Amino acid sequence: MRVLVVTAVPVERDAVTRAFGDSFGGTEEHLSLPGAELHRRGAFDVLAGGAGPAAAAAATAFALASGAPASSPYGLVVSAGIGGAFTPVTPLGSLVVADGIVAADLGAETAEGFLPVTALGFGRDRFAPPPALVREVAAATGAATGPVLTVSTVTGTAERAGALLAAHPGALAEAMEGFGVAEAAARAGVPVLEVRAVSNAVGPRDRDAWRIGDALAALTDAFGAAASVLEGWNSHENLEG
Ligand SMILES: O=C(O)c1cccc(C(=O)CC[C@H]2O[C@@H](n3cnc4c(=O)[nH]cnc43)[C@H](O)[C@@H]2O)c1
Repeated sequence: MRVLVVTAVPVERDAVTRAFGDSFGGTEEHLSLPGAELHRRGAFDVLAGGAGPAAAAAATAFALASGAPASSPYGLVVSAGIGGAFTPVTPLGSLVVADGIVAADLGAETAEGFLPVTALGFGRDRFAPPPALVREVAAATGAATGPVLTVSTVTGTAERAGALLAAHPGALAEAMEGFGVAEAAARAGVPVLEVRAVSNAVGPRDRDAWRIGDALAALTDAFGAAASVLEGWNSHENLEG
């Protein structure tokens, strides 16, 4: 089954494709799509769609519409990259697999707190990846599972981190693309997953404390460990998922 993996930036894309280097053999094909270059290794198509949910949704939609060969359509979309963690349970360099992909700041601010867009009577504010796939990928990679928030602004204060956790109790991590990727995948009828390698703690901004290299290495290891689960995933055989 063909898998589309969408990252934000090229170094994340390359961290993912590196996982498929030796075991997959052959060469990496590069295909030009509107707005992004798709890197193909075996059953995996990986692209850097840009930072933020809008760029991610646009890039994912173009790839879903025109990236796969007719004989081998996409059966799964994965939003992947580095992310910030809310809890010490997910330390720097560890992994999170989302059991919910949540649009954390899509809605309205009120005197009583945040109202999700669904409370305003339209849209949606979360997607649920197939539970069995979440379990299998977490087991293969040693990842923690929990909600991953999609934000348009990287959290930079303890106050904002607290407000996000109050609005989304149990959130493990935040990043900027998952919900956009999920929205495009849902419209194409393709299941979605989000995998994040922790590069920093969510809270007061301290860019020097980000461990991007460790997180990118963890991302490579994760895709190496999960490749067969992802490629072998069949949503029709996993009706629960
Ligand atoms: O400076 C670099 O070398 C570098 C290498 C890889 C990625 C970056 C980014 O800044 C990517 C931003 C990307 O990362 C996600 N991210 C990571 N931590 C957080 C966070 O605490 N809150 C929100 N997003 C985070 C996010 O998905 C961005 O697209 C730099």
